[in-house]
Amino acid sequence: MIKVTKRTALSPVKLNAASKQETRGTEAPHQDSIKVVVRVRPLLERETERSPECLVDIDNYQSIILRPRINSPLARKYREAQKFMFSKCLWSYDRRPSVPYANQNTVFTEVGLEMLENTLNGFNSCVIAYGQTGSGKTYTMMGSDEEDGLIPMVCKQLFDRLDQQVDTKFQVKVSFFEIYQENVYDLLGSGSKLRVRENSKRVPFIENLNEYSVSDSQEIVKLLNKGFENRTTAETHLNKQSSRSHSILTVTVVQEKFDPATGSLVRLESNLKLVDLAGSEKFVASDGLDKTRQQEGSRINKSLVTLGRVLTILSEKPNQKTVIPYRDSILTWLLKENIGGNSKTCMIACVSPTDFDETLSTLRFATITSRIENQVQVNKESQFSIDEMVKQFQLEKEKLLECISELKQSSSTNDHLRKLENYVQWQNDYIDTLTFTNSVTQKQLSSTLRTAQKKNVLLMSSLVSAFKVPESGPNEGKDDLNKLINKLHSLDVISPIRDIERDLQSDLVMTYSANLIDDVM
Ligand SMILES: Nc1ncnc2c1ncn2[C@@H]1O[C@H](COP(=O)(O)OP(=O)(O)OP(=O)(O)O)[C@@H](O)[C@H]1O
Repeated sequence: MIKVTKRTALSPVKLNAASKQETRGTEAPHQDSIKVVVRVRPLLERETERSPECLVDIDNYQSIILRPRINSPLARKYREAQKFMFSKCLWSYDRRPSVPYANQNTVFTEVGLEMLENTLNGFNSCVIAYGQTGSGKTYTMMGSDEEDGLIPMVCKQLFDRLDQQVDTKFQVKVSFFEIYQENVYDLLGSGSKLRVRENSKRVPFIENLNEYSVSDSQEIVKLLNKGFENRTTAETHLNKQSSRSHSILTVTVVQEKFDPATGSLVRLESNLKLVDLAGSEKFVASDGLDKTRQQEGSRINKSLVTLGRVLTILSEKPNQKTVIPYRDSILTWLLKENIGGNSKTCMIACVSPTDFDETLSTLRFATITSRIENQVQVNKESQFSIDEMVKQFQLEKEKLLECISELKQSSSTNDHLRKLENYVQWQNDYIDTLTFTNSVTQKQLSSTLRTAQKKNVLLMSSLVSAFKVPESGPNEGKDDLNKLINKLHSLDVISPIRDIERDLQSDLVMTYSANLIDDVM
């Protein structure tokens, strides 16, 4: 179900599906490792009272060192400190002079900006916050009353970036759901249970999930806050407000722009998933948890264990025949594409500075994840070139003319007929304008390129003769001169001129196309 809260800026030209020149993912897929960033949280108020020992340290922002508590039984098992390497280690434990403190802005700069860029370039992208309960996942993703987290920052920046792209039409859609005890609930809907299904290409989707079109950052933040309020949380022994569910916010971005290089309208569609997982946790009967908390805990653990199993298989470079148990949990099923498919994915592994067991387990989990390579490609469709559009309109016009003549013969001179005739008239004008636009741009491009080429040849020959090396005479300096001539030959004088031409052509066609598209709609 799609709910449109506001008419959006995007109004694509309607073409027959059959005539669409679809070239989805025209660029070949490439391998892209899942990026892993670790964040160490500060001590919490109740922890400071006990002044526990800090067990972690970071070294050159890429490695994190974990050592067991002095004199603990584990100190015998793990005699030496454990060292792990990741894309980035962010230190939010304390403000010490030797290590820069990572605040919410740092997380945005290190993770958010890149994911935003990927999304705008047409790649599916995903950020997953993983870690034990109370390690700072929700703080990192959503933020606090005082400071925005990654999700609101990304959502706000997204519209700033889209607004800057003056030659692009865009549409942004948002959905937000949680997985609680292996069931899916719409955080922006009535709260009823939803079913997960698979389409014909075996891509899972959630039936009847609300998807909202949003046209500015305030709308998206409003939805985000509404969904966040609906999320299932409870107090646990480790966190006053613990998320008892996995939440997934999906932002889908559709962009349409004219590509002067191919003379076609290009459509990019990508989605950005922002995932805040429920915390992994150990619990024992003596924790005194009630039945609901225990059941929640075991379901959370079950889905995280499945996630771990899937990630382990994927990290071992499976072949086509390997069965990957995505469907063993709703979480892995719905994240299938992001952990083993077409998605640029980043995991933020959140760790507590004082818990050896859980931090070790998170860092091992993160290490496995960092070995996974996804196959990513731009989700791009070259929709229609001007030539294609002209051809299509001509075909349609012929059919309509036939229709009109039949209607005339049947003497039904009604409104319908008049509308058809008006439409054919409009088509004639449209075809003329498209043909004109195409010929002007083609002509302009080729004539300027020809001039540029001529200039290039002249330039080359005058440079070569200026540096001409005498056939006879001393050899001194001959090699240097020859090198210089070769260098001049390899100089690309055409490219910068081509760039200027491309801009010129783009401006011209965009103006025409924009006006025409508005007229048609
Ligand atoms: N980098 C940080 N700076 C300041 N406070 C933090 C930071 N990270 C976490 N906290 C605080 O630690 C507490 C626990 O964090 P949070 O609720 O984000 O943990 P969580 O991993 O989402 O836990 P759960 O899995 O139980 O939901 C919160 O009070 C939060 O404000």
